[in-house]
Amino acid sequence: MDPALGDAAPFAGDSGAGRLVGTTSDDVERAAEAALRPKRLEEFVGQPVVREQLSLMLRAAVARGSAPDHVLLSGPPGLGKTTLAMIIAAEIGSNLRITSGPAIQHAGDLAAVLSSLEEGEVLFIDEIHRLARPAEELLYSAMEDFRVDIIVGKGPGASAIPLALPPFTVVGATTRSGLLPAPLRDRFGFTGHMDFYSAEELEQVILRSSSLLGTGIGPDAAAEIAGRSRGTPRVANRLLRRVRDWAQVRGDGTLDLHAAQSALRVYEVDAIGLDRLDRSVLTALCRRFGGGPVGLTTLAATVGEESDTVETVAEPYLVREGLIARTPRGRVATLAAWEHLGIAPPQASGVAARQGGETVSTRATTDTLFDA
Ligand SMILES: Nc1ncnc2c1ncn2[C@@H]1O[C@H](COP(=O)(O)OP(=O)(O)OP(=O)(O)O)[C@@H](O)[C@H]1O
Repeated sequence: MDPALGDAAPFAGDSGAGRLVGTTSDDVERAAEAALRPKRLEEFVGQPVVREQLSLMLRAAVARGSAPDHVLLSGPPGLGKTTLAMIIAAEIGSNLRITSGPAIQHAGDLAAVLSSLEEGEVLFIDEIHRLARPAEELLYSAMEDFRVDIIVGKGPGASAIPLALPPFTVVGATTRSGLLPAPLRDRFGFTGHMDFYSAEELEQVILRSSSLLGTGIGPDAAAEIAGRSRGTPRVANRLLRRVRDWAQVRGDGTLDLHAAQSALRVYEVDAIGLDRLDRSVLTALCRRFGGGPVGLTTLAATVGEESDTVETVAEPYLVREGLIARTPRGRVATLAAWEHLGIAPPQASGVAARQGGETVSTRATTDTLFDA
């Protein structure tokens, strides 16, 4: 467990953890990340809109001496939601309690957490969209009225004992805000949408992290790593650590452009941040299915992965980079995908592709797999 997370409940749903450019992290990674987390809002790089909005809200709450409104942070993994939750607690000088949706199986689990909160504490609920329904309903009254009804007994003889809670602030994090029921979403006074970081912002993250790690880094090496970091600080920090390893073992310890390029070649992270899984999905889509459309299940089986892994780990970045498109009939490779792989698209090879028959007949087969 990450000591910086205190009594954090275990995090679930880390598909893709351990993958160099994966955006989720495991326990070992979390320990490494803890040292690099910005502690205050002014150290937090990027997300200028969310930062300014939060700063205003927190300063006003501190000035009034009251708990800030509940905060919902939404956005893909690794963009700094947990970090911001920690910063919120630090900015208001309060304690942070951490749990997650999957860790709360029953309403009673949540009631136990809520009833142990002290006045003004911040309760961080990661993956809040995965809370069990009864727990979610209990959270409604806790967030709105600072009260929970503890149900005693079962059946007709059951009774509800109201329990008053001290004012506190929920910070919810979700990678799937669309899955959050409206009554829950409405109880947050502030919602911050986290966006992918620009290359310049990631360079700043890398420069800051390398100085915390005690290793200097050349600006061109920082730019090289930033360009391959999928708009995600977690990936940037992870690639930085691998470049540092390379420099230590195979180089002279200097984190320069040569070290960055060599390390990322060893770890098979290409010029736009794709790794082996991303490339095998793209290659299967183009070579085996003539660019699609092909259903997710078929595509995943072809690359020997679970559909869920392809959908949540590889696909978001491939879609974002405009390499594949999701259509109602399945996944389709864009022109950029063919260009990235360095192979000619069927239109360009035209007659040959059609005369070969393979592309056409493959399309006919996959057209029937509408599992997009
Ligand atoms: N704005 C930022 N500036 C500097 N470092 C950052 C920033 N955002 C995130 N990081 C770094 O990236 C790592 C991942 O951040 P964090 O754990 O907060 O992401 P997350 O959005 O909560 O991810 P998940 O949804 O998987 O829990 C941390 O080590 C943190 O130091």
